[in-house]
Amino acid sequence: MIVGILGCGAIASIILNNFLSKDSGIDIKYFYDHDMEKAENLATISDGIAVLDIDDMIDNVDLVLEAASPISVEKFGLKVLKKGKNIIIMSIGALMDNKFRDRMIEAATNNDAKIFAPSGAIVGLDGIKAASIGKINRATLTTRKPPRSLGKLVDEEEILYEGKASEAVKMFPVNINVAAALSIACNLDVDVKIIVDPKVDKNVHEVIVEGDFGQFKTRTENLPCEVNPKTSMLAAYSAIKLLKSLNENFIMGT
Ligand SMILES: NC(=O)C1=CN([C@@H]2O[C@H](COP(=O)(O)OP(=O)(O)OC[C@H]3O[C@@H](n4cnc5c(N)ncnc54)[C@H](O)[C@@H]3O)[C@@H](O)[C@H]2O)C=CC1
Ligand SMILES: O=C([O-])CC(=O)C(=O)O
Repeated sequence: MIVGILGCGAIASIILNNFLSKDSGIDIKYFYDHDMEKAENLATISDGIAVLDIDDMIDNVDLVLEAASPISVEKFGLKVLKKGKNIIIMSIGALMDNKFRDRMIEAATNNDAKIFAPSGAIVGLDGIKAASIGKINRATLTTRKPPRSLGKLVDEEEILYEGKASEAVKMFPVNINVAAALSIACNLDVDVKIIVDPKVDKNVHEVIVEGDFGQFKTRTENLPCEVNPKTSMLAAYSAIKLLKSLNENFIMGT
């Protein structure tokens, strides 16, 4: 499988490192970033190809892995799918807009392509997928991040946001994609609280879901990526695992 990466930052670097010199059947070959130097850096490490024009990447790959921004999904997502190529989307916040999500799904359906949205930095999506067979009544997300992850300077914990996921992804587009993942999986606009807390050094996500199945609560204490503390290591790992699973014959979990 030939893969192209859209967005050559923290997540892309971790993914690439995991696939270097391993015979996985997955060839991460093309790199695109609006900062060409970043694309060139990753291309150099992996003996790949940095492209100036994203079409030169899309035309030559089986799958595009987006790790850039919600805006990049809006800009290039339909183009990828209309060319019949699969896409893995990290910036899931872009898919909170129901109309855009429907257009993406329609493009995928009409062009025999697939959209993959990894579980990212939260745990519990496996359970939510199973739970969604029944009715899900309520879901909440409380995200607690250190000041450097949220670009804030505070001495005491502070609630930065309390409200629905649909607004949260607009106000914090590169910090709360997990709220979109949760909402889409639950088919609810979930209640979100974002707290900046100088007492924590991890990105902590607590999820509570209630429905016909009963109730569960998950808590993830994520180590932030060194180069981009907004982003948790687990998010990059989830994309790596998803990519690998596309070539596997045994699928574990929902
Ligand atoms: N689903 C999840 O659980 C998570 C999702 N994310 C999201 O994944 C994305 C990537 O995260 P990181 O690698 O940490 O970000 P990063 O900031 O380290 O890297 C993003 C790269 O994409 C490039 N880029 C941004 N917009 C672009 C555009 N419109 N066209 C071309 N290149 C563009 C930037 O120049 C940068 O090199 C972000 O949107 C982030 O919010 C991050 C963590 C968890
Ligand atoms: O990586 C994380 O902890 C969560 C995050 O940034 C996001 O959901 O956008």
